Amino acid sequence: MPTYRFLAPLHTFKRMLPLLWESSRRWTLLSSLLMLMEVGFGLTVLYLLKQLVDLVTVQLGPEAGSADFPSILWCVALTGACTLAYLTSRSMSGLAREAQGLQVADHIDGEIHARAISADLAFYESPRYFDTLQRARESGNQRPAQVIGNLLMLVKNLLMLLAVVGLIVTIDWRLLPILVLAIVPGLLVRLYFTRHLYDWQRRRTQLERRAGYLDWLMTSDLHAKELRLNRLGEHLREQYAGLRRVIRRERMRITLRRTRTELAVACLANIAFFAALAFLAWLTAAGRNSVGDLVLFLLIFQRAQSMGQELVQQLGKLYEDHLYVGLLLDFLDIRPGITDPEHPAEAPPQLSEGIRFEGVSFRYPGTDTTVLNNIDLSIRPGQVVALVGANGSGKTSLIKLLCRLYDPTRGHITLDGRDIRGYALEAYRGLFSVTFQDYAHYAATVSDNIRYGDMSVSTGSVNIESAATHAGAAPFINELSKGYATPLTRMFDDGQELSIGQWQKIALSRALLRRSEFIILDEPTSALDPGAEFELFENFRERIDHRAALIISHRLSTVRMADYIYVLEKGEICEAGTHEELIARGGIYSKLFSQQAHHYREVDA
Ligand SMILES: Nc1ncnc2c1ncn2[C@@H]1O[C@H](COP(=O)(O)OP(=O)(O)OP(=O)(O)O)[C@@H](O)[C@H]1O
Repeated sequence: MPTYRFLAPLHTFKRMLPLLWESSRRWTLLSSLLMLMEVGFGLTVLYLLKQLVDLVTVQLGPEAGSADFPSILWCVALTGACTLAYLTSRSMSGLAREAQGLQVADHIDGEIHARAISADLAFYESPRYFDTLQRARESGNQRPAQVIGNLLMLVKNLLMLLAVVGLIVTIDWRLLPILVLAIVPGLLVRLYFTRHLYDWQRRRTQLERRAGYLDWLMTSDLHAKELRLNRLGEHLREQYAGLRRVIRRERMRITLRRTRTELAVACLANIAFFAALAFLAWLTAAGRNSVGDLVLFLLIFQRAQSMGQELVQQLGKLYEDHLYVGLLLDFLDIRPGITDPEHPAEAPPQLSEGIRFEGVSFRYPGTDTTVLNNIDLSIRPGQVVALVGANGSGKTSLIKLLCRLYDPTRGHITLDGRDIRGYALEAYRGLFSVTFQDYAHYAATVSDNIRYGDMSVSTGSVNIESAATHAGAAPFINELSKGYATPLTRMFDDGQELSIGQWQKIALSRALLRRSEFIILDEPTSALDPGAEFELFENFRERIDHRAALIISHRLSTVRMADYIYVLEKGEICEAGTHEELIARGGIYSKLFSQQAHHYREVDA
């Protein structure tokens, strides 16, 4: 729709102004005021210049006798003073713009982070999310602040240009089309290439992201071991260089075309200027114009031309601002789909029935594979439930649904008989302490790494040590150089690195810290030695204070102590019961259990 496209920049700026106002009210006002002063003084200087030329022209004319040197001197002094004021307000407004820009940039970063931390998990599975994030980042967090500056500069240049055009018309109106010829083609070229570059940048976002990923692979410590042992480094370097080559070539092609066109346009503008000069010189020589007019023309035509060029640049920048701020706004428009209901129910203070899955099915957004099918399952208060199943059978996906990181595609999950979508999201999620398989390693102190499980606990709280004791982490923490204050990273000074099993115990401590209703442990002992695993599950119920728990484990020796066991196969529950019931049944569970037990017996023998 052409009308809409034409109005689109206005729409973008309208949406952006409240953002600016919110983030730096004082600096926005001050920088706008200083800019207005800059415009005012700039125009006054132009006016005084015209007065000066008029006064000098009078001196050269037939009434030369009535010399008015004091007026000329006053005029020069006033022009000088206004120029000084103009320069001062220009520097001050630059300063205010810088301060405003920094403040707005931090505010925008804060907004980006706010959207990122509340976005649905589903966003992370869509390349569109990463593209939008990358574009928002590329668009520059200072850009919204620049818009006000660019708008005011545009107004300033427009007013000054109009004043200069007025002066030129007083010399000869026929100079006007020449001025237009010197300015307008430049404007069109600028707008065309701004759009062209923007379109190209949008197209190559994924390419840039791919290059960024390779860069991260080569420089991060996460895969440094494999990179060296598999001699992957050179291969990645080549891949990276290849991608950068493509990006560089495409970019250079555009720059080359742009330079060529801009040069042609600049030549045209110069030809226009010299043609105008020749025309005026001819008029002056023929006595149809005064020498003063020629001087004035020389003084202001090039100024008008450079103002025109600035105007063109400003328009180009504003257009660019509209395009790139649009990318930022795209990201800020992200709203989570999993949200609070309109009238959330209070979470029950004392659970009676617990959690129930009723005919729950699930597909990840954007995919057509059903990963969970018609699941019926319950976890009663105080009950320890185990989930067993082969890789990819849907165990972790079930936990994600339970914690409402996703909503089921079909069926219901209830808490004490009420659909979990009826509770306030944060209060509901607060019922669970979870350790995922890919638990986090925070580059922070031991104490903080545990405390991140419950931010209401203070750094020095005894609860942190007690959680570490229950998770079996206390002995090795006490041997660290600074105990609980040891930073767990080698990225910063004084840090120490842990073994994978020790990290897992820290993650377990984090889950045990919070007094939540349910504890969920996804493969909690995958990296623990058998002794540590045995210790953890020996008196597991006391360790978790007799709360309800859901445990996923491939080690059936761990699972047998659960009150109830569900066996998942290809997203469906194929068996359920106590350990004894499942063994007696002689199904998958019983087969898996005897396979594992057989290994142990072989070792024993
Ligand atoms: N984020 C995702 N987007 C799309 N599909 C996914 C996603 N995560 C998992 N899947 C798919 O869902 C299925 C179940 O995965 P899930 O992680 O729940 O299995 P699991 O039983 O926990 O496996 P494992 O024992 O290996 O941890 C798999 O086929 C997997 O490919």
